[in-house]
Amino acid sequence: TIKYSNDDNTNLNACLDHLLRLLSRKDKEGFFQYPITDQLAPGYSQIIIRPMDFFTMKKKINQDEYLNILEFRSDFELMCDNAMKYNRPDTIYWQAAKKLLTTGNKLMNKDKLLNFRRTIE
Ligand SMILES: COc1ccc(C(=O)NC2CCC2)cc1-c1cc(C(C)=O)n2cccnc12
Repeated sequence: TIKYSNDDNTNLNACLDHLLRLLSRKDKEGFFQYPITDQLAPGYSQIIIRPMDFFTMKKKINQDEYLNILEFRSDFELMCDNAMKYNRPDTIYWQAAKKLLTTGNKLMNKDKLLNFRRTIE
């Protein structure tokens, strides 16, 4: 028997994989590739309630946990906001997050996405 996967997810997941690769490539130092441990960042788990990283986002794509690009985008923004909350502005992590967020905003411009969503509805 042929297994028909839910086509929407296939298209959406292909698109999210593409966005993830483009964003992940910007993180050359690997600061956003994996969950941050308290060993790496003292007290991190007390300060950041909802941690997020590219590896977790990749898992969520594979488990069809994103219904649309906006949900993916909010996890990306959460990841950057966490870094700009835990780290001070004069750190390499804060500055890397700021730059990454700019790239993400260009790729996933909110207005464009909302208009796009209107066109396919
Ligand atoms: C997966 O997270 C990481 C992985 C590797 C490194 C790393 O290579 N740090 C070396 C560069 C100067 C020490 C840093 C981090 C890291 C990311 C972050 C973020 C994103 O807040 N962070 C904050 C405090 C201390 N370390 C980190």
